[in-house]
Amino acid sequence: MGRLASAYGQAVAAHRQARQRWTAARALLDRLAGEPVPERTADLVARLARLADALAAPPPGGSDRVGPSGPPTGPVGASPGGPPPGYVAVSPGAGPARATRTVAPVDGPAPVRIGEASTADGRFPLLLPLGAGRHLAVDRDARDPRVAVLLRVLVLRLLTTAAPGSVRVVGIDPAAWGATFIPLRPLRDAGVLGGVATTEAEIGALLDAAEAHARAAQHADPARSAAGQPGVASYGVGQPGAVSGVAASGGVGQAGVASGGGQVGAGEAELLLVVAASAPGPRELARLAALTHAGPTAGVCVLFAGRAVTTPGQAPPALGGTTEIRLDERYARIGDPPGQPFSDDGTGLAVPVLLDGDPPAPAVQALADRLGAQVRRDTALHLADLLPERRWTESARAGLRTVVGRSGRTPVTLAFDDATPHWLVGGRTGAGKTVFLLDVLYGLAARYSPAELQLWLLDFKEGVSFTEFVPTDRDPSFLPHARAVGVESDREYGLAVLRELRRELGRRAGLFKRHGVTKLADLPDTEPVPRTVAVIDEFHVLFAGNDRLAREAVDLLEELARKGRSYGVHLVLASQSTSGVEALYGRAESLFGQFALRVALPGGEPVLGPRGVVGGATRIGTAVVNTAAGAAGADILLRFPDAHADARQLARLRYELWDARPDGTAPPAVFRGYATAHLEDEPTPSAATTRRPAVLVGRTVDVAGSTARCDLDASPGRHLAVVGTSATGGHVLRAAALSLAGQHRPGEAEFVLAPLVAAADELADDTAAGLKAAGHPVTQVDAAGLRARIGELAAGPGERSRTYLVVFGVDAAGAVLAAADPDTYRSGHDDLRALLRAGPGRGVHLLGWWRGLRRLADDLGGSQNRDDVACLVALNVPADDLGLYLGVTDLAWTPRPDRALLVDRHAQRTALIVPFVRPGHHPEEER
Ligand SMILES: Nc1ncnc2c1ncn2[C@@H]1O[C@H](COP(=O)(O)OP(=O)(O)OP(=O)(O)O)[C@@H](O)[C@H]1O
Repeated sequence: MGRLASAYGQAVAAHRQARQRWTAARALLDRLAGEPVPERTADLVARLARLADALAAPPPGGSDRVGPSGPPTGPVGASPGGPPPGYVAVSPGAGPARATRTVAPVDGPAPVRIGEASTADGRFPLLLPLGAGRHLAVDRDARDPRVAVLLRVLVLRLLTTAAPGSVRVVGIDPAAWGATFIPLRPLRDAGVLGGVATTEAEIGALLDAAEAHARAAQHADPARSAAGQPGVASYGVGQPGAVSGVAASGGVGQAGVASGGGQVGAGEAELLLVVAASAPGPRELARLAALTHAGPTAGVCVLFAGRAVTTPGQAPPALGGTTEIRLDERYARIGDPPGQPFSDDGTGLAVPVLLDGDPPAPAVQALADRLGAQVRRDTALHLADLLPERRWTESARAGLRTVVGRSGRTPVTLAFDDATPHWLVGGRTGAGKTVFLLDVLYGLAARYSPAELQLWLLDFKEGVSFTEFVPTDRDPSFLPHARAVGVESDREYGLAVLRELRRELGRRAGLFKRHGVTKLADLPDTEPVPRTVAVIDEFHVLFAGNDRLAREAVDLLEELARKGRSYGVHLVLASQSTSGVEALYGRAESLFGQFALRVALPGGEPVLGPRGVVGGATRIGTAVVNTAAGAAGADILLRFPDAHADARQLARLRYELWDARPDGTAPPAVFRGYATAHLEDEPTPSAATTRRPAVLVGRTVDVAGSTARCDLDASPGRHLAVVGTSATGGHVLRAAALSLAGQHRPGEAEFVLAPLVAAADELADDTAAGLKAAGHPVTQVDAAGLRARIGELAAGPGERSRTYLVVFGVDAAGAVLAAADPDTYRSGHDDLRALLRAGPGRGVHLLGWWRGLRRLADDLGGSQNRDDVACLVALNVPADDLGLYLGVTDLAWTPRPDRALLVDRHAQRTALIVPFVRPGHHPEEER
């Protein structure tokens, strides 16, 4: 009896409650619709449906609707009391470019449709509040397909409702490796959907970014934070300049906004939609939960699926401002939205809800197209945005600063100063590295005069990175700040640049000592010293080979990085990857530790360090910038303009800077790795200025591009041996002989030419013609003739004060030279060896091309006599053979077309050279 009474009592209470709800629902509908509410439930449901449909109608002009979306109201259901005033709207855009697609005047959560509430008398759409401190949690995770669909629906509807560019989405999905988000791929391509974190490290990085975003948003809007009212916070809209990762004044190191997800925009109040498709680990879960408590001004909205499968044995963390959804076999059971409950007693919506189906792919694509286009329009950047109003007005005393792009709408200024003396830039090929570097270089060059700034530009790859800064036949302009430019550089050239920079450090150290200062900024005005920025693109090439050269390069870079800060020498190292470099003799840390500023272009996340980076910069023209050596939480998402897109303006600027160059500014020293070298282009010494003749054999691969020469003084052994099968050998010999022509007065020197191999006939003729034209007697001999002249010259001086034996293919004379004279028993080799020692003292020098090192050694009587031919130009001779011949271990030499190693044994000098060839000859085409 008692049980019956209790059940009756409960039924009465439930009935009363139902009446109350009914009354409340009618009152709400009364207020919203302004007309009397029907008595019949079916009519009421129909009214609710109409109302919700109207509220969820697409914004004016919106044809890309993906389904009913958020109208300006709170949750629609049987909510007592109705929505409070102001509890309306996705906020309107701030600027004209962000014309709102929504209608309400007051900021607040967006009511977003999730499905249809199902009653015995029909259905009506169910809308729930999201954003402005309102979140949503589902008990199951997205491995349940209904949950995955729900998350996608919510993402799409929020994006559809919000102003373009005002919502960014990042995902967490450790349980399904991001599968939930695959159908949203077009949104990712449009730059709206950021990375999806699946590993613990990635999730940690994403949460770092989200927390930094929340902090920055709160910081940006203290008034609103203080108000702390749901319904008053903006999430949708750009508030230009609200937050800056790096202050426009150049306060590098004050990174305020993170974007580990690479998608957390800074610079404007933007809603970050964190969609957790499955539960992360307990620590990350606690951080996710904390975000739901951050309040409406934090600009974060969490959609959290998998709430019930979180921490076994532990109560899941409490969520703030969250509407909870439970799924049963068929329906979703909706809890009370915080602040606007459906029920009085916390039981939530009284009726079950059928969730909506997946948005169709064309709708996703259409939305992505619209948002992508709008975002691009809104955020278009031009080179002009990076340039100062007036040129060359800034002082480099305390550092260099330039605007490199924007974060959100705020200009981002990066610096070379004490805090960020060196920069590390990473990005896969085609990611925009060159363009970013050009932006930086033009930005700097427009701000600082050549007296304040010097540039050293080094590029190892095939391409055109810095070619626009050097004069050419067609365009004589150059960047007056550029001191040295290397295009398609050799590693040896890179090393030469680093050595030169170290010399510069030494010079500056001396200057500092003289003035008793320790910093560039403390030098007196009378000693102006420009800051030097050395940009090395594809710097990892320096370390390829793991050889002596690589080790020296590491030493030099480390020293430059360590000391450069005080001496005003700044490095920018750019690369497709630093992974090879990381293992660098265990020195990576000490080297890269000095590079406080990191720029990760698409694919360049490794420069941010080992921590996980979610998504990073995904679009060309964007980069994650970190001013704290990659530390988590200090990322800024940067957009930078395509300098090349403004080609005309770029050219104008370059000409403007070139025109303004101070008198006497020399063009930069240029090394073009692809260019052949010609004697005809070099200044050759004249007879008037020559004390002792020297053969010129090529251009040294050094910063100055100096002429490679070998002095032919009177010491025994001052001869030249060109060695290698490469046809370039004949060309080097030709150049060597012709270079002597101008160093002697006409008729003063005799040239004996011995073309002993067919490959050299034409070159020998050409040489003879050139020498004759200079007025010198030339005789051409064959092997027998050569043998005879060697015999004569070994016995006594020639008729002239100088005699040059120029032998094309000495090895072809091997048999003749080996034969002994039947009377004297002397072989040609005996005479040759005597001549090599005594000849120089009598003005006789041999210039010979041997096609093999063994033949040379044989002719000398063994490699122990190698000093008898002191100058060697090694062409395609393997390093091991050459090292053996020279008695040198660890010889840094890689034979390749159009390069040679010049060794002067007397001077103990080894240098990489670009050998001289006759114009029109291309060594790389030799087969
Ligand atoms: N900010 C940008 N906006 C639009 N397009 C860009 C931007 N930056 C670069 N691009 C485009 O991307 C392409 C590649 O750029 P860039 O040459 O700078 O790449 P890279 O990283 O230097 O490539 P690689 O290493 O292969 O030379 C170019 O066509 C360029 O126009």
